[in-house]
Amino acid sequence: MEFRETALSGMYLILPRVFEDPRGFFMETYHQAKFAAAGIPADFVQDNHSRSGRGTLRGLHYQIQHAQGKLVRCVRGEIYDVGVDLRRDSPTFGQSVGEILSEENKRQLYVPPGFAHGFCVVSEIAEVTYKCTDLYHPEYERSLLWNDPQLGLEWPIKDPTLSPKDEAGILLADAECYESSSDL
Ligand SMILES: Cc1cn([C@H]2C[C@H](O)[C@@H](COP(=O)(O)OP(=O)(O)O[C@H]3O[C@@H](C)C(=O)[C@@H](O)[C@H]3O)O2)c(=O)[nH]c1=O
Repeated sequence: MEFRETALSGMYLILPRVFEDPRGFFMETYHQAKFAAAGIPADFVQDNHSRSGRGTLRGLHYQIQHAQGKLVRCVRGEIYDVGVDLRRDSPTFGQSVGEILSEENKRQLYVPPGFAHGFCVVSEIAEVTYKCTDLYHPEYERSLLWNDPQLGLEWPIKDPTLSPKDEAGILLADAECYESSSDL
């Protein structure tokens, strides 16, 4: 397992060690001690799984209380996965990092608490699983507008299929963010 910290502190791209043999393959996807040694002391309490069709965009989601860190993996197909830093005291506030995660490359992204998260589907179908460090609290959930010009995100698709909640996403300029990283 190789951990590469991205340009946003606390957000990591994780490359697996894949053991192939005549049966198929084996890989570790989460190992508490290895994650902790890499600086990700994440305690996961909820696992999610979604399936989406080509052109779907989910996000950019975050919870203003009960902020969630997410360990994201695409187990079928291919997605472009994005984290946006919403920590006001961070030197990279408002900046984002995106990575291709796919069934084939088996990469994972760890998006820490204090970030908004979203992805779009670039294959016919994509199934995404992710572990979360806090539970779902819909009353605290917010959606940041996926195409807010201030974010300058370069999504690899046009005219995405969105949920009504994400159609009505808010601009970063109007968004409730995280005032202090030490509260996360
Ligand atoms: C996120 C979530 C949704 N739900 C329900 C609520 C709703 O009826 C249905 C679909 O919810 P949503 O439209 O919010 O699903 P979705 O747009 O896939 O939301 C997810 O998007 C990605 C990008 C994330 O980062 C996740 O944290 C989560 O916000 O599932 C739960 O029961 N538990 C959950 O944890």
